[in-house]
Amino acid sequence: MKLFSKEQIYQGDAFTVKAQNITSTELMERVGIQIFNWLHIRMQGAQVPIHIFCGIGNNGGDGLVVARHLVEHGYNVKTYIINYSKTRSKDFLINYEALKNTTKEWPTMLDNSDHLPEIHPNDIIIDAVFGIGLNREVDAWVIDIFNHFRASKAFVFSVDIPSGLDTDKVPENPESVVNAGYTLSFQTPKLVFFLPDTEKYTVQWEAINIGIDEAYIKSTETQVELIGKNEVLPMYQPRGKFSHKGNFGHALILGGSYGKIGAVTLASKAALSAGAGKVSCYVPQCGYIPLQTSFPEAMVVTDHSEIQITDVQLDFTPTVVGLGPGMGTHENTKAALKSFLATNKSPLVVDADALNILAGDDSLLKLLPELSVLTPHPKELERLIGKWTDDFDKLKKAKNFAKLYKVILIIKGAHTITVFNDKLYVNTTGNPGLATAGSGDVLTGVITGLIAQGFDAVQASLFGVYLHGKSADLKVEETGYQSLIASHVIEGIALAYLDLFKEPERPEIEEVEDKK
Ligand SMILES: NC(=O)C1=CN([C@@H]2O[C@H](COP(=O)(O)OP(=O)(O)OC[C@H]3O[C@@H](n4cnc5c(N)ncnc54)[C@H](O)[C@@H]3O)[C@@H](O)[C@H]2O)[C@@H](O)CC1
Ligand SMILES: [K+]
Repeated sequence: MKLFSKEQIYQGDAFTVKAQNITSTELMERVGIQIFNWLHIRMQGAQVPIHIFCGIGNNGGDGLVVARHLVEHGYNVKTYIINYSKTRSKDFLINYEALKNTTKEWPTMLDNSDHLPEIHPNDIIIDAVFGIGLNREVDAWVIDIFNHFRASKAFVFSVDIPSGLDTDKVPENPESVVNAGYTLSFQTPKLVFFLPDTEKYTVQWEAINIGIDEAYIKSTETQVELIGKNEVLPMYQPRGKFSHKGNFGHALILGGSYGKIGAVTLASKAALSAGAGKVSCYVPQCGYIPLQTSFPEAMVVTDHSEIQITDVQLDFTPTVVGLGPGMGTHENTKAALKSFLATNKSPLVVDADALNILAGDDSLLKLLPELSVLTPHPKELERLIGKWTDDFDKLKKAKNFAKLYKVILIIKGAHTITVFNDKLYVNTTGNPGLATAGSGDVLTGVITGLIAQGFDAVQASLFGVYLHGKSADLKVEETGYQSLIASHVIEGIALAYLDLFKEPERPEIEEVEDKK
């Protein structure tokens, strides 16, 4: 799914109005009805007090449409206008009049935070104060109102985006942003819902289809894309009846050191489970027996050192190399890695200690073949791109790094983000169970296994990150977060593949029609 920037949302809005021959007021009505329906289906007429706080722009206008429909359906509604500016939007004014014609209980004007309404913990707050039009700091008295929301402990439902949150900045003062329990985002979610610094402003979110014109959605290139099942399914490569192991490549996992052979075992098992035709491991001699015993499907080639990689000698050209699991950063290993990179011609997936060896060494980074995949966790990323001030700064630095070295950078986290060619691909699978030793080795293996069987590096990255997270999502139902271990994630790859072809369940819902 494409994630539009703020500018693109405004353009999409204008495009839709023109292409569908409707007015902006009709579009706002359509949006308001969608939000109302969402609430009505869940509330079924319950008389819980609903406090709707509206700003004076179009986000406030949406709030007024919702208020009108709730009033018309007999809900217990109180509407307030947070009067932070005299410049009201046209559609705000139209809907302000429409609400006044619907109820005798006119909206309460709030010009300061002196006498704020009482809100009880079991009430509901609808937050339609600021939307994506936020363009300056929030006034202190409006922050007081947001603090009043928090103090009330009432459930907060935000329209489009938690008010006070920018679409492209991390807020300096967390109190200037509403803490939403649920956000209904228009058409697509916002990037800020996925970043560690800003995801906390909404506990849950959902995107509602407000009917932005299909032609606009199709033709507009975005800088951010959300990767879910719909995006990875077309990448799936079916297998022909007459295919044989030679069709799916020969992956090599290069790594391991004394005490860290498990990392290679995990990565190589994952590569084979993801569908590589053959897997070999290149490890120090201490890895020979454990690998041959615990993973008979793999072939093992050893370094002449007992305990670390010191010299890489291969008598075949691997289709792809997964580089770094458990490798350590010993000087001898660094030297071996350097001479390996100088002559290597195979595509690379680089992780763990190989990243630590590369970090800060421009001459080594330049030896990476184009489209190498790098899979750092946050500490490794910092060693590669330097410290960042906030998530947006991190993404900018990551893009610059990926461009400079022509690589694919996979920033691992709750929402893993793949950075390539100035674009961000945000993954939607995975859970906190993945915060466990070895899960990164499994990811390296999965991506290596995908490249081995013919996926291009970008697709292997996106598909691999998705499969890895999905596997954890399916396995965690048996294990719980605490007990999920990397070996479970390998087992789950099979389930994640099968899940690609499961039909989603469709809930049956009754909705109020948009008569326009
Ligand atoms: N295509 C879409 O996505 C649609 C969007 N609509 C709504 O329109 C919203 C955007 O509306 P607007 O552009 O009118 O802006 P907002 O309603 O988000 O912002 C309010 C206005 O306040 C001013 N302002 C910004 N920051 C301020 C601050 N800190 N203190 C005081 N005033 C401030 C701005 O000049 C802006 O016009 C969206 O978030 C959404 O809710 C819908 O009505 C229609 C369809
Ligand atoms: K809002």
